[in-house]
Amino acid sequence: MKIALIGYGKMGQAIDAIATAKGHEVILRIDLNSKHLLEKEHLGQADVAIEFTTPETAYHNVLKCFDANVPVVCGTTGWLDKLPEIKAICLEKKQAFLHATNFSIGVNIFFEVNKKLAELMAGQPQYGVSMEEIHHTHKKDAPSGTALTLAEQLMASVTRKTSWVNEESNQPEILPIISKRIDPAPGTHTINYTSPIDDITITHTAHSREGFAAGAVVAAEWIKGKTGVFTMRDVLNLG
Ligand SMILES: NC(=O)C1=CN([C@@H]2O[C@H](COP(=O)(O)OP(=O)(O)OC[C@H]3O[C@@H](n4cnc5c(N)ncnc54)[C@H](OP(=O)(O)O)[C@@H]3O)[C@@H](O)[C@H]2O)C=CC1
Ligand SMILES: O=C(O)C1=N[C@H](C(=O)O)C[C@H](O)C1
Repeated sequence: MKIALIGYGKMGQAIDAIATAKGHEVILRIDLNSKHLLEKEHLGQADVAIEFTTPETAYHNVLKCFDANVPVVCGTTGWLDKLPEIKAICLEKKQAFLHATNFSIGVNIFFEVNKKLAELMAGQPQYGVSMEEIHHTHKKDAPSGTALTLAEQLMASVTRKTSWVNEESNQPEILPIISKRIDPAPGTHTINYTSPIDDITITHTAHSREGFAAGAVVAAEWIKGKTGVFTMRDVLNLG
């Protein structure tokens, strides 16, 4: 499979290593200095594009992929507000788009555990809830995209929490999400339920970027030749 890597930072390079080892051909490696290569003439030669850049640039990069008729797997976080619009454009233009706040298989299983635990906690108001995410100091967005997915899932069931804040809070209707930036943490997410009697804590800890990169390559293999808007639940057949 011919892959265009849009964004050649920490994730782009980790994906390159895994894709190449699996026998794929990386035909484009695009960073800020080479963004002219996003033109149809170059991009159009790829079977799939994998986009990991910045919250400010992801939207336009994905549009460039649509213009070049190239399916795009996107992991960039911090631009959630524009996702509904890009999904609508994808469907209208009959293109293919898969966004995930986290591509690791472990986190996608953790998402399912989070949903189940939240369902069980829905009728247990004695438990307070909070979340913590820890990442390296180069991370641009806070809370992390993964933390926001976890918060959305949690609040869908634990309806006593109606919104989140990115700081400590004791207000009963608020879900506090604490963001810590400590090198070299690749990504740790914890959800705490605490009551006067006991605590339940679930944590996912990434030991490296390998899981994110491997999941993105699996998603790229899966989306090749398809049209539509997809998630990692489709790729992993989680129902
Ligand atoms: N969904 C997931 O599983 C994961 C998501 N992420 C997310 O992925 C994104 C990237 O993370 P990471 O690789 O660590 O970040 P880096 O800062 O290491 O890399 C970002 C890359 O994007 C390039 N870039 C910036 N602007 C453009 C542009 N206009 N066109 C093309 N390339 C551009 C940068 O180029 P230059 O070097 O020239 O500045 C750099 O190569 C973040 O949003 C992060 O949160 C990260 C890990 C996992
Ligand atoms: O920027 C990162 O590094 C990561 N970003 C993603 C996020 O915002 O959740 C996924 C992972 O946690 C690493």
